[in-house]
Amino acid sequence: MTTAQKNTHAIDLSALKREDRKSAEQLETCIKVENLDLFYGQKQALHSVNMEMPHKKVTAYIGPSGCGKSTLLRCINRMNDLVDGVTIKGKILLDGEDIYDKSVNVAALRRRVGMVFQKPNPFPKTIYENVAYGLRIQGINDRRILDEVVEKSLRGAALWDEMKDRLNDNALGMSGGQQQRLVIARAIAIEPEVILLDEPASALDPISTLKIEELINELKEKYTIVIVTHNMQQAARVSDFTAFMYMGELIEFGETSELFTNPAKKQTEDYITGRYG
Ligand SMILES: Nc1ncnc2c1ncn2[C@@H]1O[C@H](COP(=O)(O)OP(=O)(O)OP(=O)(O)O)[C@@H](O)[C@H]1O
Repeated sequence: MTTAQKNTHAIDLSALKREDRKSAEQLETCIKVENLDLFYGQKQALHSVNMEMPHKKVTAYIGPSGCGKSTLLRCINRMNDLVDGVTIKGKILLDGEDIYDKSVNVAALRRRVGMVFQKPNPFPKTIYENVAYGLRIQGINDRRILDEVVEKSLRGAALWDEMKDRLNDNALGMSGGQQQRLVIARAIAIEPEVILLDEPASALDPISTLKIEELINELKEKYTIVIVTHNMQQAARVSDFTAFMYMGELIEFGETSELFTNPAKKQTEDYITGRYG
């Protein structure tokens, strides 16, 4: 029996997926983080992070509050550029291309790398217009195209059957769980390559959380997914790879089943067995 199994805080090991046992090195890399440092003013929040996240897999970031999970996630679509006083050193390669290169068009990057936040943030518009939004701002107004994309995206976000007769209702009238799936539909409508999820289920009830987790499992057929979660059970259930971070450093990265059952580092073991965090 491993230490993780002995401890009462241990995660449910039966939730770990074992069907796909390729290591990250054996898979094609989608996002490569190289020697990434990030400073908020004088304060260093990320310390020389190196990580390779494979294509069409789910990578989870876990670690105690303030360890830099969201900061690292936000680097992948350059959301931190919007924060005053941020300095970033190092590289993030998306399909081999440095997203911090001067030539990169940040709006185009954010079309390739969509993001969903902790609190669902639909626009105060109809359900239809929320999903169509990304196309409209690209100047696509052909009703036939929009209808097609709205249906496909709502289906992709497991929301079509529930919402097909309510497309003209205001999105703010949906439940929190439905709103979060709507925001995911809005993200996939513009066909990104990567979807970043920052604690997407932490504001939701258990049933809505389960739906989001099932959805993540379906979405990885098409997209590379990176998820920040406080919930280790959730990381174990939804992710293929897990990164454990502590105080701005990447302590350990590996297959989720391996990291949770046989962590290489003492700090990882202490965290997953509930000794701190
Ligand atoms: N906009 C900001 N300005 C200054 N410092 C920040 C900013 N955002 C985050 N930080 C600091 O950077 C560190 C990492 O924060 P971050 O939010 O990335 O951690 P986290 O692991 O996602 O935490 P949590 O799990 O609580 O969301 C923390 O010390 C935090 O206070």
